[in-house]
Amino acid sequence: MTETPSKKTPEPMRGFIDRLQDRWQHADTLVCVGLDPEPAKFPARFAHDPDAIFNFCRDIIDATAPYVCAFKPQIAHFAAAHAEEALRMLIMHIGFRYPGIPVILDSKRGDIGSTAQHYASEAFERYAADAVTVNPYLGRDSVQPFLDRGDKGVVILCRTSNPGAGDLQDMVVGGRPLYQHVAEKIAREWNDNGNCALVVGATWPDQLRDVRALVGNVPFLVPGIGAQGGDVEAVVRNAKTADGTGLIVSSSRAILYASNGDDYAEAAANAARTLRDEINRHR
Ligand SMILES: O=c1ccn([C@@H]2O[C@H](COP(=O)(O)O)[C@@H](O)[C@H]2O)c(=O)[nH]1
Repeated sequence: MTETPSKKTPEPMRGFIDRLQDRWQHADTLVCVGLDPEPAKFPARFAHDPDAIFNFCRDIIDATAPYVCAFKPQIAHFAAAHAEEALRMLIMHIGFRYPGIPVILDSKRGDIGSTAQHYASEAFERYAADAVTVNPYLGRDSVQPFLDRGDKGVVILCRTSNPGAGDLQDMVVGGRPLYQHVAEKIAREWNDNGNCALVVGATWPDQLRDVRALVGNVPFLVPGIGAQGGDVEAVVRNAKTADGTGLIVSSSRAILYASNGDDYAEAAANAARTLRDEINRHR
């Protein structure tokens, strides 16, 4: 008997937010390890390694993968060192070895629509990232090429972690700070494809609480834990969703450079596991 070809409808592609939720649930972690390579901080064994950035980051990825819900390479750290190819290969490495772990390319892009299309293509085609950070200052048309990629995540700056965050983001417009307008606009008007997330810094627990109250379950990328001194308990208490998730809590230097000895990978794994456990105690 000849078999008739299967007419099964293909599985719908699982988008960034679905994959993130799977990882939160199945790996029980909200930790994101930031990949911010700084060769001057690498252990001595990398001093004469022409592929130091790739090799160091790959070791960190392999050591910390069990404890993370996402990896977040920061593009400037690679571009400044002419290491874009290392970045591309690292994202490929994560895709092959850890297909359940999404990659957020931290490039904070923002430009007029015709240029933004190329930034979207840079993130999603050149680097094959699952999500990208975007600056909303130019308005919706500048973010549209990213929003249109329903399978990919668009992680939009809302209330950043740095000391000067409030200079513009807290300016009062129509009786409320600008970052609250940004949060609401994204959650209510820009999130048609359900692929948006917001950057809200760990260093601002009150603002984390305010934004969570405005946007329901929209995921937050929360940098500022570790080297910037954010309080883990306050972050989780103020910003988790009702089911104890909703957060991508990112730490770079405190994990990457936990040791500059030969135990760097083990020390990074310990730091990531300790952060995971601390977060989970407060969920
Ligand atoms: O508001 C923001 C947005 C992005 N970042 C980025 O996150 C990491 C933080 O590094 P740490 O070593 O954990 O402090 C870095 O890549 C920043 O560019 C941020 O810090 N704050």
